[in-house]
Amino acid sequence: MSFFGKLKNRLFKSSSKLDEGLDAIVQDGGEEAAAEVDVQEAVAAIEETRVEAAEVASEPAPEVAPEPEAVPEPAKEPVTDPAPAPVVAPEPQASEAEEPAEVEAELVRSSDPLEDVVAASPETESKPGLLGRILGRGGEETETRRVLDDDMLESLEELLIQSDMGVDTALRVSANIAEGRMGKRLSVSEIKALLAAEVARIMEPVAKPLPLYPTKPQVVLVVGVNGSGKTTTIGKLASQFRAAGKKVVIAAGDTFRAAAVEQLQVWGDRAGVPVLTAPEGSDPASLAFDALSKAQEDGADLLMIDTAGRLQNRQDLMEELAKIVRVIRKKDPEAPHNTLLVLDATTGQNAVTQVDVFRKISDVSGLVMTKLDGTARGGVLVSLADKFGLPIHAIGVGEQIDDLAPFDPEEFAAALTGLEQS
Ligand SMILES: Nc1nc2c(ncn2[C@@H]2O[C@H](COP(=O)(O)OP(=O)(O)OP(=O)(O)O)[C@@H](O)[C@H]2O)c(=O)[nH]1
Repeated sequence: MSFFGKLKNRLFKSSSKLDEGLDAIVQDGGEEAAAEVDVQEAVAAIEETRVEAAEVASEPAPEVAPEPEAVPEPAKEPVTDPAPAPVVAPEPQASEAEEPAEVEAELVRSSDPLEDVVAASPETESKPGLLGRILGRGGEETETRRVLDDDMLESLEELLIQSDMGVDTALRVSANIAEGRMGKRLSVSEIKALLAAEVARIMEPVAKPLPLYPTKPQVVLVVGVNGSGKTTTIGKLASQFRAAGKKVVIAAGDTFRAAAVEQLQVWGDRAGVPVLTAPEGSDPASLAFDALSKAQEDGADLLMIDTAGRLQNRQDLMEELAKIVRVIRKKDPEAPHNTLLVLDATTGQNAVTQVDVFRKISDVSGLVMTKLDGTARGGVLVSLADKFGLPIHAIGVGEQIDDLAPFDPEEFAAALTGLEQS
């Protein structure tokens, strides 16, 4: 099964919620009618603005930090269970001195895990978009269609709010769908296509792989509330970076809970990556300092530091994170190079609050959204992208080591809205 198919299956709860809602809206007062809106044209127009946005986003950043390096070629085979679509890490990319500092680690996947894992080109706009391909099949002429009026628009807004898109985003998306289409008859599949195109447009600017720097070791601080999936995500990322030829070290910085350390050790073993630990209750900043020293001595490429997630004691957590940063900066003034916030999609709009809070207590540079499989709350990603514009580096779609996917806005939008691919 293609990766899109898997993602769609895993986002089934989100898409079926939208599906059922849209069905109910259109059936309510709808009747068999021919198409009145050229959805292909509308989606093509939205895609065009997306491509423009993507081009602007991919322009080199002006400020120059460390120089980029050539990133090793991804492993040709997944390290573990070959069945799931693998997300492998960095894309090989030669550098030139005057190129921007940052090399984006292209988290790529194979549509068929048995095929070679081919690094995706960042210029995704050069191939026809997924939505375009889906719509290119030609639609059914007569479907149940309902005239788009204020009542229907309101129902659509409500449905999107219920899907965790957040009020502001839901209103904006509905308004964009309605623009120029009031009084026209729309079918469920037409609304889905327009919705998917709008979602993809919002998500495009935030779909950015974890940036890789030539700095060795690159320090990645991982933050998030307890249970959000930090440990699992660190394990998955470690496995993928290792598969791409990177030397990785993990620091078990949640010294407050022995179980958290043990769990991280299990993930480290799975990924084949060393995990540095300290006794329960010891100072996480001191562990982080030792881990950075070790990573430097060993010539590691990446150091991932797990942290505690006790948000209920926000002041303590803030001080703990600030101390970790202060202490590791004694060894590397630029560290941490990334601060990843791990969020649990099943918490819906609560994830928005978490971003707000963690941005206040740490310098969040990007997001990983976990547990998108089996939740009906996938819409929260749209809300996060629209509200904060923080990069979404990857999405967690299961509990296995390979269940971390790069974030692809079109696939996500199509899966979220339940668009059918032939
Ligand atoms: N279905 C699903 N489960 C996930 C995913 N990511 C993590 N989990 C599960 O979520 C639970 C919590 O994950 P952890 O990685 O332990 O979360 P944590 O943030 O480290 O939590 P603490 O150790 O309590 O700080 C575990 O049961 C994981 O298996 C995902 O993408 N999908």
